Amino acid sequence: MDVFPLQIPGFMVVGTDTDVGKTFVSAAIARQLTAEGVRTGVYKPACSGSVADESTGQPCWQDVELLRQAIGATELPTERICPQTFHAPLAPPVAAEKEGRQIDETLLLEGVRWWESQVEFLIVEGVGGVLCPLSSQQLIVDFAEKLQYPLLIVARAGLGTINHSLLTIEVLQQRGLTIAGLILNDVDPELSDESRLSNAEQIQKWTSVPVLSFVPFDWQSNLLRYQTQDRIDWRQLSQDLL
Ligand SMILES: Nc1ncnc2c1ncn2[C@@H]1O[C@H](COP(=O)(O)OP(=O)(O)OP(=O)(O)O)[C@@H](O)[C@H]1O
Ligand SMILES: C[C@H](N)[C@H](N)CCCCCC(=O)O
Ligand SMILES: [Mg+2]
Repeated sequence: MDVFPLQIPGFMVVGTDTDVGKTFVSAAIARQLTAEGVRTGVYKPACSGSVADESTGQPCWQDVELLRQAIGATELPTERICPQTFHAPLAPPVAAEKEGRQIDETLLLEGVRWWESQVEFLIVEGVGGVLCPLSSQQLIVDFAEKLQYPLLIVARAGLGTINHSLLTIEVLQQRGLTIAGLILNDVDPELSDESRLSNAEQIQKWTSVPVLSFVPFDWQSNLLRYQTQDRIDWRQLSQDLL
């Protein structure tokens, strides 16, 4: 596998599934770094599933809009954040095919390299879970392997997450990738789902990958470190993993 290391530090935010909160978490981290004065970039190699813009009615991609807002780059063209966008809410190569297109493999990497000369720190969001196809040639985990960024895994808090989290960790470890930690996100709080109270402890029993944070439902602030509730120093964390 060819690697494609960048000259700037960053994280790749991957998920145990689609809709687990990768964008929510990526945006929170990018917002915090930007507020701390760190010139921060955001990138998503491909994005599928457009929605109509509320004011113009034109198609737009919510992930791109939220990532753009997080770094306050209102004028930045969509292509800089995500060079390949597709309308259907399907895995990117499937969505591309519906439009008679194909994922451009070169652009996936060229798009991320552009940020190198622009910012000090980069947050890259994955697509779906780690074994989601990114193109007809590669899965998200293959792209992660090329990028060589430490990984933040976002997992949905709730029943089933122990299995999804451990499966994801196992796949990433088999590839020899560096995992910075797991973030449990209370994306859809079912008050009756008492498993959320023990998810972190259980995951911690079976893996040495740290649960970095538990993000409460509708949390609008910086992510806090699990248990201590301390501020997370994202730059320091990425340095510690070098
Ligand atoms: N902690 C949270 N509290 C409330 N809502 C949340 C939280 N995290 C995520 N959400 C909401 O859940 C939905 C899915 O989150 P998000 O879009 O971040 O998932 P994703 O993993 O990025 O999905 P995709 O695979 O499409 O990129 C969104 O509507 C988002 O606003
Ligand atoms: C449309 C959706 N929100 C994502 N952008 C794409 C998720 C693809 C998941 C494919 C799969 O693993 O089955
Ligand atoms: Mg997303």
